[in-house]
Amino acid sequence: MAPYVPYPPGLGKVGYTVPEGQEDGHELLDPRLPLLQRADLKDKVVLLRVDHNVVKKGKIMDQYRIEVTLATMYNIIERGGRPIIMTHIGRPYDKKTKILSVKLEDESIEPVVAYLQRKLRIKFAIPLFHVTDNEGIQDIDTSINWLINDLRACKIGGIYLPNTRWFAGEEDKGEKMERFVVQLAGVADVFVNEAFGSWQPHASTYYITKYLPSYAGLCMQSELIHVQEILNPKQPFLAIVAGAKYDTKIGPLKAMYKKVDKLILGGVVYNTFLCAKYGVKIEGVEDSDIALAKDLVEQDKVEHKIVELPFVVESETLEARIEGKYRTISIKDFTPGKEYSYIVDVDPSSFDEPHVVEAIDLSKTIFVNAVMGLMPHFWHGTYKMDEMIDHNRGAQKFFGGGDTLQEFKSLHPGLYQKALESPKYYLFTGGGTVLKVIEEGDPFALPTIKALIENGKQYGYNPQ
Ligand SMILES: Nc1ncnc2c1ncn2[C@@H]1O[C@H](COP(=O)(O)OP(=O)(O)OP(=O)(O)O)[C@@H](O)[C@H]1O
Ligand SMILES: O=C(O)[C@H](O)COP(=O)(O)O
Repeated sequence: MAPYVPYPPGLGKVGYTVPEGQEDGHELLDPRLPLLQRADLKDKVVLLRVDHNVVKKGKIMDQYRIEVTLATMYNIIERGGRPIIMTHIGRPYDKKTKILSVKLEDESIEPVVAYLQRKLRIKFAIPLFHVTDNEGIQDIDTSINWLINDLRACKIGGIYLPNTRWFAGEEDKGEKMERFVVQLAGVADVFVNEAFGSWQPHASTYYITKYLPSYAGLCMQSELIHVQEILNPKQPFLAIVAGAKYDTKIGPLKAMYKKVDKLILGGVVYNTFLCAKYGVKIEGVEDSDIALAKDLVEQDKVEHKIVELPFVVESETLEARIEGKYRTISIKDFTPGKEYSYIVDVDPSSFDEPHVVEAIDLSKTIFVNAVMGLMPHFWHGTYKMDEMIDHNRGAQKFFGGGDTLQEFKSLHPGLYQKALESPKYYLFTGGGTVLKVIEEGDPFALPTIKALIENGKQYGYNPQ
């Protein structure tokens, strides 16, 4: 049977809940993208990939990325679908050592499930699978069928799979991935991707679309619409990129460089840039990463878009902020070969420098994927940055990224609440994904979105 619901005569095209023409920005969606609203969900088991990557050391840091998926969950259940939900938490697979560490206490989905149960007052079951040391979970075993029977019989409200990155097949490209993805497809009838933040082509975000009729969820649609405001920004356009995920961000950052009028860097990204530009050595920054930043340095010698933050904080330890063991240093003192301990933050005074104030104040669009310092101890640079950005009342401000939103919320709760309501702010669930969209030049060219469009072709999705 066709996996799509025909548009009922007299109702809007995607008229299940909101009449045609009234969906915000709907015309900005690629018409080939299969939408959740068009999926036939009645009595179907729906495999829902979300980005609930909100747990650190066993605790939920910020519920935002859970909250924004509730509409899709409601939509699925209300239309007769039975949900199996899955997300990744953290990065359990170490690409360098090739070890997959299952940290049961730290990176389990249990806190998310507890939150959902409290919030929705429905029961979720978490299946238990065998874990192999250093290699994670090899298989979804058939014991899950008991839970699926309960799910179909409405004895439970949903199933929540363990952290997708605990499965050996999730990030694999070969046989393990094939096995995992076929097992995943075997438990459901339909796949819905709601995980804008998870653009990396893994089994649960990408390869799964080869096997099940697949659709974009409601939050995914909203993010794909709003990210187009960054693709076509009002100028001057300032991007502030910091944080820790250097390996997946350095490529897209180079594309971002071409798009912006000004770029401010912080975190590990800035440390690496400083090593590449000034020839200094900073503890924890690897030579292979510095090599990747060299192009950016060369490009900036010509275009001068990077607004350097002149004062940074050096610390002898990453564990804590210990009096006498950290200090503010000036990049003016950098000379080739000089060695520094960890650089863990930008000093807030950097944001008082006239060239930095000017770059922020004159911008009409500001994109922020930035935690400036190592949390939780070195928050001062991020605190000041958020204040300075808000000071520019006229600019359209886009914050994106799990940690970026979480720190914004915890450092400035009032401002964060204001941002949730203000038309001058938009909060994206993924920061790296926005960078990736800029690199691709098109949100519908993200690997995960291309896969949904391909799937629509395969199953004969017809937007008319
Ligand atoms: N100088 C630094 N050294 C080490 N870690 C840092 C430093 N500055 C920031 N960080 C860490 O970076 C992390 C945030 O980076 P990350 O790249 O994950 O951002 P994000 O906002 O979650 O974006 P995304 O959604 O793309 O993952 C924080 O946990 C913070 O502690
Ligand atoms: O927090 C995020 O940015 C998303 O959950 C994606 O995580 P990843 O960069 O580890 O894929």
